[in-house]
Amino acid sequence: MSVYTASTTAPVNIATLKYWGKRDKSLNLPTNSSISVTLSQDDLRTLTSVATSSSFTEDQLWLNGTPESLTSERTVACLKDLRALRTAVEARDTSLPKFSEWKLHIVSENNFPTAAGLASSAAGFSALVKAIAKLYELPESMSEISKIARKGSGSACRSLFGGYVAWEMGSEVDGSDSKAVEVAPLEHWPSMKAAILVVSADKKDTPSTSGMQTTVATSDLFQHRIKNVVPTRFIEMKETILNKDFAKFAELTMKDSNSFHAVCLDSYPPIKYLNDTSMKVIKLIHTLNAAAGETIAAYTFDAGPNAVIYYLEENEAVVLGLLHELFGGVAGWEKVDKEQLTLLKAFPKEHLDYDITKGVAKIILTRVGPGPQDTEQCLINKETGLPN
Ligand SMILES: Nc1ncnc2c1ncn2[C@@H]1O[C@H](COP(=O)(O)OP(=O)(O)OP(=O)(O)O)[C@@H](O)[C@H]1O
Ligand SMILES: C[C@@](O)(CCOP(=O)(O)OP(=O)(O)O)CC(=O)O
Repeated sequence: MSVYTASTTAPVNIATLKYWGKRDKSLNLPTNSSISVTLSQDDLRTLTSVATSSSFTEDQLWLNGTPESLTSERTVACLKDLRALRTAVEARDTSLPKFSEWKLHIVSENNFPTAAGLASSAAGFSALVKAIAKLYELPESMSEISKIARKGSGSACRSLFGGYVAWEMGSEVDGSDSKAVEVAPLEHWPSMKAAILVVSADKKDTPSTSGMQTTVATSDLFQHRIKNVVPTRFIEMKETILNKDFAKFAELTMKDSNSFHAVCLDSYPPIKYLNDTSMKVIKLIHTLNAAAGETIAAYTFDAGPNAVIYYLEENEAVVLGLLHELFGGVAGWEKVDKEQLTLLKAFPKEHLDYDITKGVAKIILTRVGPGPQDTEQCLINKETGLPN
């Protein structure tokens, strides 16, 4: 039997202007445009291999070594769109094998915890869609492909690009203009770094999908956010990226994280993702910026208590100096030259709240990174079509 395979890696992205709210649930169409930074795959990545063969009897997915259902509405929608595009390719060249009619085997591995508030669904769906697009030799642009990933998980559309990415909400009812676009490539502003404080927490109680539904249906503040706040912020944040204006970028990022969590709390019943440790991290970063006399670090939080702190490489010594003082005991510092770290002299020692230390389980130190990458590494046995 002939087994055809393709593999790709894909990154995580962390929004600096948050997607929160859908205007169409089944198509994953958002109520506002959003912006994100794609993170390096050296630290967080999904590797996905796909295979097709006329002898396969059903679509199958193995995630981190375990068979998973492929029957969710979202995955079904992605596979349907990809097969439709492949059908068009086959119609143009009738000599091609009829992959569009054959079943798929998908094998995927995340090199970081799945479903733990680290955006695995974004990396996972972008990898899945990109790998199949590669297998099917689809000619569509990355923005076109991003519309399919969007149906898997909204934020996944942004993981199809590296660097700085916007998801334009679009206005069409069929979602044909709701897609990811590059704001600036990684090379434009390569000095952006990110420290992820993985906050010890139980599994989050409100998944993003249902959380946003509650917010859209019940929060008055949300209407203000999508009508009066985000549209201007979207334009301003793109400008700060193009101008490499970190202070302004950081301010907008922090304000948007706060705005997102405010509309969550304004939902009825309220949704609370931040915990005491998250709030202490917020205070810490504001104290650091005040002590530095300029904004050198920005916090942002998704639908959970983990903090992502963006900063520029040139300020690494003092940003990580502070984080190391408080969280030096947790895993994740292996790559760092501790000799280079320093606590800012102006940082008020009475604000060093060592109580915060126990709330953090580990730190992930990473940076802005590229989009999905082709790889020769294949998780599927080319003879059997099954996971290696
Ligand atoms: N590599 C992958 N391939 C296919 N699907 C994946 C992959 N990784 C994750 N997923 C899907 O995403 C789901 C996890 O999404 P979920 O939103 O619960 O967590 P998360 O994205 O890690 O966290 P958060 O959305 O809070 O940042 C998994 O149950 C699985 O369905
Ligand atoms: C807070 C967020 O991380 C929400 C992400 O939501 P998802 O993309 O996970 O939601 P679905 O479209 O329902 O799958 C903000 C963001 O990434 O922009």
